[in-house]
Amino acid sequence: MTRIGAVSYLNTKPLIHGLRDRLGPSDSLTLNLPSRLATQLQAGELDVALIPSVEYFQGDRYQIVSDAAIGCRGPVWSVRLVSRVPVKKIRRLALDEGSRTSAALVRVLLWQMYGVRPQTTLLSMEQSPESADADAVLVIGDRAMHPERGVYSEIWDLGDRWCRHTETPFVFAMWVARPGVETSELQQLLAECRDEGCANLESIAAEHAAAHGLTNEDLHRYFAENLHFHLGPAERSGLQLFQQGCLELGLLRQRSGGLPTQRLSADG
Ligand SMILES: C=C(O[C@@H]1C=C(C(=O)O)C=C[C@H]1O)C(=O)O
Repeated sequence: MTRIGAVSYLNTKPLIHGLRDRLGPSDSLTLNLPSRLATQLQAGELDVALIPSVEYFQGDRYQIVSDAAIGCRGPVWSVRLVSRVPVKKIRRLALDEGSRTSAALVRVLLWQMYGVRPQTTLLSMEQSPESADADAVLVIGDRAMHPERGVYSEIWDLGDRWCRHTETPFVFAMWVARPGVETSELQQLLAECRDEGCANLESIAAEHAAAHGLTNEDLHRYFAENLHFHLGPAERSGLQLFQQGCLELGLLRQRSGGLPTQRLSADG
């Protein structure tokens, strides 16, 4: 029996294409916000989950299960910082409740680019970005894919900013198992679902676009041009830089084992 958790946003549809049908009768697949998946994996309520990459850095003996991942090599579209003031002047920052990785990424970028270290608050799923009591708001996922309703001084696409700042790709989420979970079959299964998903992006886009107020073409472009679903050597370099940035800012919980960077380069 394997309990699998995947992100409930559109970005995950190509990764879980046909997955439910290929699981055994006692396996399960549930969908949730990335932040909640991380909590569930840590609590042992899931065995394998598509968790925010920053959570992998801090997990105790977590293993990366697959080279299928959610990343980008330029603008990602669905991860945005909307700021009412020039970004250098942000003092209060509201962070999307669904996020862990982008919540750290925005702080790393603000620090490294401008020496800015704002106070943070949470933006709940029920709250709209324009109603937040903050200078700037981080929004991710499906709700970040529509034109903003507020009036903003600057809007950042965080994928674009990271890739230009570091000249490395960015990885938002990875398939990770908790210790002791047998993952050899899953490794192949998750890669096969990703490959089939990537071979069927047009039909996946057509299936989901209208319900999310998007055109088929726009959603197809998001899958094909904004998102990158492979974790390769360049992505691992990006992850290491991101991890360093998080460590420098003290954003990671203490781990008991060796440096996570060693694990990153040793895995797969
Ligand atoms: C590109 C995205 O990647 C996501 C961002 C995550 C995060 O910020 O923690 C986690 C999983 C991904 O769903 C997005 O949600 O728009």
